[in-house]
Amino acid sequence: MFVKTKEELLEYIKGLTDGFRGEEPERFTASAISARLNVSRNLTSQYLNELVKDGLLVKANLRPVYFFHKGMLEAQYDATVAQPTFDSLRELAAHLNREKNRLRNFQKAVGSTRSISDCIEQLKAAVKYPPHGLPVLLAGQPGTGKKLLARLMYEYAADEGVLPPGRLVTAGCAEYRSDGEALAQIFGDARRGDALGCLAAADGGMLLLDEAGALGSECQERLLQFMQTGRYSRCGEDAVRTADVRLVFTVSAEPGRALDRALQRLIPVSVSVPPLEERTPEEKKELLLYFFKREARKNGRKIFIGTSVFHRMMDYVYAGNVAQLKNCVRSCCANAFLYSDADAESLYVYQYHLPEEILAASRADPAAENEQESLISINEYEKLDAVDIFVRFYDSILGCFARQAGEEASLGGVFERCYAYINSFMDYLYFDKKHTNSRFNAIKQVVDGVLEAVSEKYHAVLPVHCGFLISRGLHAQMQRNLTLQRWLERRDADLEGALGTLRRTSPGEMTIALEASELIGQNMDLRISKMDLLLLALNIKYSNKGVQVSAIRGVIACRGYATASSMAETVNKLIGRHTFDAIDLPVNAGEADLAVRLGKYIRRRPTCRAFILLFDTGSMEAVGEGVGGIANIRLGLADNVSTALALAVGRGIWSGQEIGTILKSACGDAAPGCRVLASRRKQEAVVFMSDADTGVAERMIDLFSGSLPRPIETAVIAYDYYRLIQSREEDELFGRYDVKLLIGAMDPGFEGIPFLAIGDMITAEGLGRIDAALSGGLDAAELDAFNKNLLKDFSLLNVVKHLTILNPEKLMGYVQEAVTRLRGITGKRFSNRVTIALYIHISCLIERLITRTPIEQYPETEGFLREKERFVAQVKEAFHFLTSHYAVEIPVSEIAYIYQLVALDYED
Ligand SMILES: Nc1ncnc2c1ncn2[C@@H]1O[C@H](COP(=O)(O)OP(=O)(O)OP(=O)(O)O)[C@@H](O)[C@H]1O
Repeated sequence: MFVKTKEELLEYIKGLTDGFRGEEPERFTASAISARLNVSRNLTSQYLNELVKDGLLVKANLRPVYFFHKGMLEAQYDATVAQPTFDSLRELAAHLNREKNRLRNFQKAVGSTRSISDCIEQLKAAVKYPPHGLPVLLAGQPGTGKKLLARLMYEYAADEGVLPPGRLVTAGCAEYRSDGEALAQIFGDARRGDALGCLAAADGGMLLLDEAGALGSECQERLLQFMQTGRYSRCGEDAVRTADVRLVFTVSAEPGRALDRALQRLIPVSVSVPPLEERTPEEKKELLLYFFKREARKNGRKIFIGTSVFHRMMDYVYAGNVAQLKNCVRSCCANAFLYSDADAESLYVYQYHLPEEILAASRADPAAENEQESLISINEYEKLDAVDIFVRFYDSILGCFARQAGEEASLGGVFERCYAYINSFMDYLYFDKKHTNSRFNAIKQVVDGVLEAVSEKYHAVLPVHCGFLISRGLHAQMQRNLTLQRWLERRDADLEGALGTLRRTSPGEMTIALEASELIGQNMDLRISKMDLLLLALNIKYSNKGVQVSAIRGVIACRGYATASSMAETVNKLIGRHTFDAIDLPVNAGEADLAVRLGKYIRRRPTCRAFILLFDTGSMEAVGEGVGGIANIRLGLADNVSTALALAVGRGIWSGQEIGTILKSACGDAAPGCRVLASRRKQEAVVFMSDADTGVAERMIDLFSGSLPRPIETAVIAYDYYRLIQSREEDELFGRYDVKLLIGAMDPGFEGIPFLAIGDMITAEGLGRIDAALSGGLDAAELDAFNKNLLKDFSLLNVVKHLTILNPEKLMGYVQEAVTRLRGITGKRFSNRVTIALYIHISCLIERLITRTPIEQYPETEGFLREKERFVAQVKEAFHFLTSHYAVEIPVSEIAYIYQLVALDYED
């Protein structure tokens, strides 16, 4: 990367600080930065210190000095960094953690990122609505937190500088004994000397009209006039006064019944605060812990509560919502306090400390009546339950893969590091095991069942903790934990990258992980996250050195209860590996039923194209006919299945033989009962054309396939562009595939087959063509998800990152330089499309030059050299800065490929 300006340096540090959680701080020193950016040490130091002065960087002194991007640190830690320098890295970390824990305005409400996050967004919008904000109505059952939200809304307005601090006035409308009193209190009363009223007191700030439904119609009418004109009069005088007041109303009843319709119409923002019972159990638990912790602080003691106390409090339905729950916690603690020693350091809360209403609502658990039951430490619980711990663990795992992408670690090293992280995380989970609830246990039961079935099927071993780990991820997902959801969205591209690595290096493990995730999804109506999929595959890899999945899938189908299953199981055991799946059919099933089940089975395995079906009796034609519509598969069929036949076929499958050979030797030479069918329908395909280096197209396919929401039947293949334009329609590609779309740098011009330039993919112009090509295989929702992924995955930087092993940022610096020089030397302006194609092509070219594997072949190198001598010289000049730096030559063949791209513009 060539850095010329201070701004570029700032951008670099910003990128470096993104995701920084304290690991490898040495990257943030002036010397590391100057080395990385090819800038002199002195200039780097000068720029860095200037940026600190400008308030854009913060530095931690003490040798060596570290520099971080201030805004990025603040965003990540959700903290304010008020000072520019710190005495040490440790001091900076302590400051960030302190600030992070200091909650601001809405964050103080439990559930601010969950059940009431929508309410909060509405309130924020109302505060900020130009020019003076909007009146708000907060509606909800008693005790749901309406007043709290109104207060926090005011704090938010003050934090944002929209309102001055300290000007929130609350009018408790239900407390006024008469309409007259309400009027006098709100508007002021001239007959009582200087009684100015709430409106005047709130001038310039906010007036909270709590339980506004209790106001009489005259009062509501006068509020309406005030809202329309900004004017009002005190009771008992005619003088007109003005006030600039934001109004917030709360009502506990249905707003339509509580307020006059005309007044209600003038309040544009109506926020409905959900009752406690509509919030998730996770949030209810958080509220419980929150109030217990407050009591602990107030009493200056550690609090421990019995697990049964906890469960009974969780199970109780609080009609009075959060307010009642809070009171119950208080009452428990007060009871426990009464019976404790005055100088005890801890407070123990048992069932008999519970308030009457909870005791009466559920039967006591006799086992828990004594004081021996297990206790939960309130402080520990909160610490251990933090989603943060999961996120940090996930970050560490992705960090291992990021190092590999940055060429800093070998793949083996990546896996080793991942295992180390998984192991230490397991220690934590094991410790955390006692803090589980019934919902979690139910999830774990499903997950364990699936994992057991899958591991048995593939004879794979899964670590005991695996089910626990995946269940925790699912549990968090079911709680709709926003922190986790946002993390998954933010790190989606990295997750895809890591999964891509596993797909390439460990296809067996990935197959098992995918199958398990599909089964879990089916059982729970929930798609497991990409992170959980990654952990699953890593765990499988960890416990099984190179799991193998056969290239040909064996299937045994028989009529009768579990006949096929038990035969498949026996044979799999005898072979020692999972070889056969089973299709159990009802006794009266016909060939058509078998064909339908087989078709489903094959369609669910789009990555496998070869199958052998062993079945009991029936017509092979009919079965074959039934699955004839599936494209591009080879299916071997044999009837009269027996354990001996299946054993012979299974051994054949693992010896790597071809279907025909396997069947012939298993059924005997005459082999009357066996047949091999190849489907007649051509498989649909999307083709990535490679113009120079086939590796490029293959890596593009990785990226493309990684964006798919699920595997598809359409083949996605790489093919040589020059071969295509030579043999045209005669090419064997068209004999084998029904080509739906050609993607590449140059259009080979086949009539009736749409072409998509890579450049258009990056600028998103070509999405329509991709959708059309895949519309047979993906439904509308899946296409939508796919398009979103493509937009994200096919950004220029991401494509380049994916295509080469070099540091993408550094590489882009080179490419930019080369393209700019080429433009200057040739005097040509390249179109967007050509520029993007050049960027991609040159990125790969630079890698080829640096790794000394340039393309030496071009169909007519000599002719090209004769005709385009000037262009050859121009390219050599444009690349001189690179070729001289790395002491390499750029062969004419490579220049010819560049010419092909540039010529697209000449032709236009
Ligand atoms: N999300 C929350 N996080 C923390 N504390 C909460 C939350 N919601 C409510 N509380 C606490 O619960 C108690 C009741 O809340 P609040 O008085 O705001 O409810 P309300 O809906 O205005 O009640 P009412 O309708 O009875 O006036 C308060 O002590 C409040 O601080």
